[in-house]
Amino acid sequence: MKTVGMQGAHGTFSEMAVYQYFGKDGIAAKGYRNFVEIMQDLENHAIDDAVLPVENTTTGIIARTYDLFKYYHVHAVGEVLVPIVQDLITLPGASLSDIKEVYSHPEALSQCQGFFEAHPDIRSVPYQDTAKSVEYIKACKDISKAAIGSSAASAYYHLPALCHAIQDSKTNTTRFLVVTWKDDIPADANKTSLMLVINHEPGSLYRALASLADKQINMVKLESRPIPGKMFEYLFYVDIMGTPADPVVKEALAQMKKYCVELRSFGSYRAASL
Ligand SMILES: O=C(O)C(=O)C[C@]1(C(=O)O)C=C[C@@H](O)C=C1
Repeated sequence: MKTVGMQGAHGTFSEMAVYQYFGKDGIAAKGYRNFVEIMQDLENHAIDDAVLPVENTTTGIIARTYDLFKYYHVHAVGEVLVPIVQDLITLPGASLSDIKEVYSHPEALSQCQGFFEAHPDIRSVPYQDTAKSVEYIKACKDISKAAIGSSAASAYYHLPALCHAIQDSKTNTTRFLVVTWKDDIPADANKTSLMLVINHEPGSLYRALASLADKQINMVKLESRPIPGKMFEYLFYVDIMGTPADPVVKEALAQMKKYCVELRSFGSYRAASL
């Protein structure tokens, strides 16, 4: 049996990501309340793998998870894209005019901003995860409380979805990385995630990225993040197609390193498609 860490309870989107990537056979999904505990358990080899949300097509980078790659020496070995459909789940018999508060995971709430703009009297309340939010409103037995979550959570808790697909974008999708403590590059890997801190000199970022362009390497993501404790200094997350197993990529990374204070790959994996 392989134990795979994920955020939250049964019925979350993270659980969907686990089963979408690994299938259900021989897999035990282990729910956690926070990502730091997942990373610690991975580093201690208490679990085999974990599946972490890193980016959403509506709201962008999920910095809480992405930034952990700075502190934990774990490796991304897979990627999975999960279409996210958010339902408004209520107690039986509730109508929209009864609802005063809607509970959900902060990411889920921000994927449904249009809903809250259209219903300014409804308050959004951040909660642990989408499935726990459904469990909570069921336990409250208060018709004015609703939750945002998956149809799987609505079915599991036997509560109706008053409104289906209330997320802002029809194509709302979350990208998850599959992470492990083993330092292996999967044989079919074709994408690499890098973290870089550049020298503070004119043109450093330009030259670092030119190292990729010069070798015709496709950069598919560039994200800048503040460095904690350093005022207005930034590190960059860069995703490229290719892996250091390819001599051309290896050469480009060696060139790139000349313009960096730090350059680290946090994993190579097979790029996912929907
Ligand atoms: O609360 C959940 O259902 C989760 O799996 C967490 C999470 C997230 O952290 O982004 C996962 C996917 C969706 O984007 C919304 C919430």
